[in-house]
Amino acid sequence: MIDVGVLGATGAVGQRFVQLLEDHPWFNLQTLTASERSAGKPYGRVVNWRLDAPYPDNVSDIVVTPTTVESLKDCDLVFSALPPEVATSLETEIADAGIAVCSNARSHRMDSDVPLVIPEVNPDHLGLIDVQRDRGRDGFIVTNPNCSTIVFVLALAPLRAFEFHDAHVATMQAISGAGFAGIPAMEIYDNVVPYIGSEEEKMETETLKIMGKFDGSEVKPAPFRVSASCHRVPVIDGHTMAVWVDVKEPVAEVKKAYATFKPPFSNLPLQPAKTIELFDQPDRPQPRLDRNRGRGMTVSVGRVRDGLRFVALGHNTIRGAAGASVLNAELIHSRNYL
Ligand SMILES: NC(=O)C1=CN([C@@H]2O[C@H](COP(=O)(O)OP(=O)(O)OC[C@H]3O[C@@H](n4cnc5c(N)ncnc54)[C@H](OP(=O)(O)O)[C@@H]3O)[C@@H](O)[C@H]2O)C=CC1
Ligand SMILES: N[C@@H](CC(=O)OP(=O)(O)O)C(=O)O
Repeated sequence: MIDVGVLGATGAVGQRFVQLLEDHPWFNLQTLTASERSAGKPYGRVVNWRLDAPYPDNVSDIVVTPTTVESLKDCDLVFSALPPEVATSLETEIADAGIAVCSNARSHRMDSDVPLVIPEVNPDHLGLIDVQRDRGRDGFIVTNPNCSTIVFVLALAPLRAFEFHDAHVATMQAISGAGFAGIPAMEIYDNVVPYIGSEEEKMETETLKIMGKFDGSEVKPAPFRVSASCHRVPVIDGHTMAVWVDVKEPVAEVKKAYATFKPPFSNLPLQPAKTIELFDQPDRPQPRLDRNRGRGMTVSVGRVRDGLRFVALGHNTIRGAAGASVLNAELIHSRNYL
């Protein structure tokens, strides 16, 4: 078993990590960190559990530690759900101290030697771990993309079989994406907010890094253009998005590409039976009905029409955050990087 910790374990994404790591066959959850506000107290006393999944009792007595390198000395790997302001320096320190970091935070995603990985799309980018090691780092940082970007890129991945130059996306993002304290009820109830700070820029840049080519030393961004418009909607979990891509192939060919899409691995504990669920019904996918498919790890695609136009949906705190990081760690372990 690999000894692991969760950084920022009391937050929206941290709680998802705790949920997904309960009874994990490869990872033994033994350290939980948070801010000084929570440190020194048992997790069961400081966490305000808000997930629609049962609270895992086996973590109640773990005493929350402050987020320092010293408190992680028994961990081989940590999952980071820290706010970006603290993740930037802490994740660097932790990786330099010889610990593997799988991070959700945006801080290091675009660093040239840090892999930004979706296992089904660009597993070869893990080669950047060797680039970090070659420059003398004992541990490493691997990141997963922004929650909307993950859903978008998984929906684009089967289209790599065709030629395209332009992708446009309009998101409808759940409020859990803003964290527990993120958006007041008075702002989002009976409303749509057509702005999520720096989300559009992240979708437009991260997509090209993930779908870019790794040449053994660096990633060359993919050559197509992405244009994003991001909106907050009154949904608890599940980011939905309308997508337009200039693929010219007939819809039947595109649907075949979705229906036959398979990941380049078959043995990771959190991988869903289906990476992509393709719908033919005219009114699917919908967040309430489809976000928990494949334990929250399946991306749903529907309304595939000429143009090419379609709708994609994924669970933002599972496939878009904690689940993405755990799947990355499983890939990393299966490729003997730990
Ligand atoms: N929510 C989502 O869908 C997604 C979030 N992310 C990213 O994941 C990260 C976490 O987001 P989220 O869970 O929503 O945030 P929350 O605000 O819900 O949780 C933040 C966590 O970090 C801890 N923390 C806060 N300040 C410090 C500090 N100075 N030192 C150590 N720990 C600290 C908090 O501990 P305490 O309880 O003690 O304050 C808490 O555990 C962010 O980087 C976010 O951008 C990424 C993708 C999607
Ligand atoms: N901004 C995302 C959540 C998030 O924290 O994204 P990032 O990890 O890229 O900062 C949302 O609002 O739904």
